[in-house]
Amino acid sequence: MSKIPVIEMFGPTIQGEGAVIGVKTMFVRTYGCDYRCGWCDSAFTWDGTAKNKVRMMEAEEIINELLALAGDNFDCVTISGGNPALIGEGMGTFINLLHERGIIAAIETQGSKWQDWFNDVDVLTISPKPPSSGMTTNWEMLDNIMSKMEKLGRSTHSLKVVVFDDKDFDYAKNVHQRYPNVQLFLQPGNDDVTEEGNISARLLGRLEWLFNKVIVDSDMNKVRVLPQLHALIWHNKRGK
Ligand SMILES: C[S@@+](CC[C@H](N)C(=O)[O-])C[C@H]1O[C@@H](n2cnc3c(N)ncnc32)[C@H](O)[C@@H]1O
Ligand SMILES: Nc1nc2[nH]cc(C(=O)O)c2c(=O)[nH]1
Ligand code: SF4
Ligand SMILES: [Mg+2]
Repeated sequence: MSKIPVIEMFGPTIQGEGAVIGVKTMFVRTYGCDYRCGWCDSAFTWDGTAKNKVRMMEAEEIINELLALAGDNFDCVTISGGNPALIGEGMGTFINLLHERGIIAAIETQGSKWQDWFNDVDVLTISPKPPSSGMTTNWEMLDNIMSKMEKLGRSTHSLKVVVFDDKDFDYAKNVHQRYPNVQLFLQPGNDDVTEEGNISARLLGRLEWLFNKVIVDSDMNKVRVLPQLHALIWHNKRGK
C-alpha cells in the first residue's frame, strides 16, 4: 500500500476558487511541492515549518478521518497541497474509495507532473504559474497533460492563472491562446498572505484591477474572472 503525506484536513467549507466555486467540500492537503512560488499562500506545505504535522496515511484512514470530521455532510473532497501530483498510486486508491461512496474528487495542481489517476478525477484544476511566482513553466509537460485530458473527452479539467501584474496577465493570455478550448479562470493574487485581520478591501481592489484588464482586452472574451471567495470571507485564516 502506498501512503499519502497529509499535512491538514478540514471542512466542510466552501470551495473558494475556480470551476466549482461555491460548492461545499472537504479539503485534504498533501505535503511537498516541486515548486517554490514566491507568493505561495500554503508555503507550510513545503518550507519545512510544519514538517512535524505531516502524517503518512493510507487512503482508507483519510476517508475515515473525513467521515469522523463531517459525517455525511459533504459529497465533494478537494485535494490540494503542495502538489498532489507528486503522489502515485495511493492517490488513485483514495479517489476510487471516494467514488465507491458517491463522493466526487477535485484536484488542485500546477501542471508540472502527470499521474494516471488524473483520468479518474471529477474536477481537475491546472494552475500554471506566471512570472511573478519566480517559477518557469515546462510547456512540454503542460502540453502533454492538456492533450491527455482532452483525449478523455469528458472536459473535467480547467485552467486557472493567478495574476499579480501586467506580465502575469500577458502570461495568462499566452496560456489562453495555447489552449483556447479549455475554460480559463483568472484569479487576482493575494500579495500579503501573512496580514492579519480583514483583507477584503485590498483583495477587492485587486479584483477590480483584473476586471478592468479583461474588460478592455478582446483576446480575453471567454475567460472568467473570480476572487478567492474564501479569502474575502475568512481572510488569511488557515483551514478555511
Ligand atoms: C496553494 S496551491 C496548491 C495546489 C498547487 N500546488 C497549485 O499551485 O495549483 C492552490 C491554489 O492557490 C493559488 N495561490 C497560491 N498562493 C496564492 C496567492 N498568494 N494569491 C492567489 N492565489 C494563490 C495557486 O495558484 C493555486 O491555484
Ligand atoms: N475554501 C477554500 N477554497 C480553496 N480553493 C483552493 C484552495 C487551495 O488552497 O488549494 C482553497 C482553500 O484553501 N480554501
Ligand atoms: S505550486 Fe502551489 S503549493 Fe507549490 S509553491 Fe506554488 S502555489 Fe504553492
Ligand atoms: Mg488556499
